[in-house]
Amino acid sequence: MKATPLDIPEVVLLEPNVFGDERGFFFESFNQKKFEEAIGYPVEFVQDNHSRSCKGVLRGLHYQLSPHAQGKLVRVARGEVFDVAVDIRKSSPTFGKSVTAYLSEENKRQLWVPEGFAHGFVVLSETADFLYKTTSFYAPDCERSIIWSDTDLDIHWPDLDVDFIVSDKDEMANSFSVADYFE
Ligand SMILES: Cc1cn([C@H]2C[C@H](O)[C@@H](COP(=O)(O)OP(=O)(O)O[C@H]3O[C@H](C)C(=O)[C@H](O)[C@H]3O)O2)c(=O)[nH]c1=O
Repeated sequence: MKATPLDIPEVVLLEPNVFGDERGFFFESFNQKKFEEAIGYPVEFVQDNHSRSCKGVLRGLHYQLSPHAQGKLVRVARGEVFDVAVDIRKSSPTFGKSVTAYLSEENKRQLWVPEGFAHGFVVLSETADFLYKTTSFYAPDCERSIIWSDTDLDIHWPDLDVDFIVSDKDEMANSFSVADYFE
């Protein structure tokens, strides 16, 4: 597996070894030992999630506060998404900065988004199946959102030929300037 730290190095792009033959392909979508070797520290996942969305759906930017902060290992089994992680650790030199990655059924790339980041994605394909592992259980009382279009974050979302589809919850999310941050 190839591991590439992004411009915010705590966020790591992972590219698994894919074995193709006349039948199709095989790859280890998760291997605890190889994952921990790639990021350099132990991680325990407790929940797997799967969401399916149509083109233009934007989910995020979400995170959970401590003690239920979530690290997320995200991937796309069908379609393609533009994935975004925003550093919301007040003490970080990259506080307020974001990194992005195109994750797809074709490139089979995964993104490790540690605790301390807000996360979201927009779907580029007609349909996308988004699968991810989290390091803490869902805790709705601790869940927070930052509006995807926040001008302070200046995320360069891709232009689509459809309008973004955003839940009411996400459309009414806080601006970055008043969000709850991590230390
Ligand atoms: C996240 C979650 C949701 N739910 C229930 C709550 C709602 O009844 C329903 C849809 O939840 P929501 O609209 O928050 O789903 P997403 O917008 O995909 O949320 C996710 O969006 C971005 C991409 C993230 O990074 C987070 O993992 C997560 O917040 O699933 C659960 O039962 N368990 C869960 O872990």
